Amino acid sequence: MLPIIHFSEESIKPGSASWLSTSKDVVRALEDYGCFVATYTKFSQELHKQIFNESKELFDLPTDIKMLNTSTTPSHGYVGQVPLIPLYEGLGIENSTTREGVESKSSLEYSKTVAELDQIVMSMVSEEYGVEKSYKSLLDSASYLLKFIKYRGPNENETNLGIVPHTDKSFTSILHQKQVKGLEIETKQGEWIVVDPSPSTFIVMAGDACMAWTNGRIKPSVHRVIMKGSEERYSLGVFSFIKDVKIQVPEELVDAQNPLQFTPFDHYKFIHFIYSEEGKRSKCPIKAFCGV
Ligand SMILES: O=C(O)CCC(=O)C(=O)O
Ligand SMILES: [Fe+2]
Repeated sequence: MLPIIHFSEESIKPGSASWLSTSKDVVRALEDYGCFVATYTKFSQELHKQIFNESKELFDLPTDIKMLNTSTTPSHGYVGQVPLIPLYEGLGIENSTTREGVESKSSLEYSKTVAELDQIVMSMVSEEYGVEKSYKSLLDSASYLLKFIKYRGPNENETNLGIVPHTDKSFTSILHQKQVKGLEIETKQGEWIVVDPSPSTFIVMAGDACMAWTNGRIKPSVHRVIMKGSEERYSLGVFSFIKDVKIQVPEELVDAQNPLQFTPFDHYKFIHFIYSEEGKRSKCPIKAFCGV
């Protein structure tokens, strides 16, 4: 089972005893699994219902309308009807924590709430590592992508692979599932853990960019989606990306035992690299892109 961490009223008070012990749990979980399951006191069941209602309304739109949702960044707009993963559809909303980025009230509220959880988690990590200053500069340049995701059930003789095993290209990712199982996370021992959906839990994950920033201390978890039944599955992702400033390993994380592993890099150039021929061929694109 994945570690479960509760972000209660008490544990989100910076400096409290509960904050400090939760911070240690967060770092341990991220170092061991690259992810963990979280509950967050500020997330309501009402918002859970609203955001998934909205998701259904969006996916019920005709495909040609959904395709109008484009982005200059690969995979940040509408993705669907991809031959390798025919069950998958994703609709991305960039800058989802700002009013310009989103039109709907629940998308904005959902993104802001989940982004808050993300910032609590990463503040804890940065305190534990003694790299608050570096994190602060990244946070000032963070941008969130809200992704609505839907998988239809497979037809007979069709693949049941919802999404291929991968690590996220983000700095951090926070996933949320609706009732239907499917998300699986690979442990360091190579076992796949099925993450049970719950209306009150999130999966907090480190992305490739977080591995580079922490000089390899936190590795992103490999995950996939397998569709077992015929019922359609809805999930959501809130992904953080760093815009305009380069991500750089803080000097506090480099010493004789931990030599520098990554050179400063532009996060969005990295995303474009992944979709290039060289990036597609690479086993570990972040190392190929900016590894020392
Ligand atoms: O649908 C899920 O639970 C996972 C989605 C995912 O891994 C992604 O969009 O990167
Ligand atoms: Fe993912």
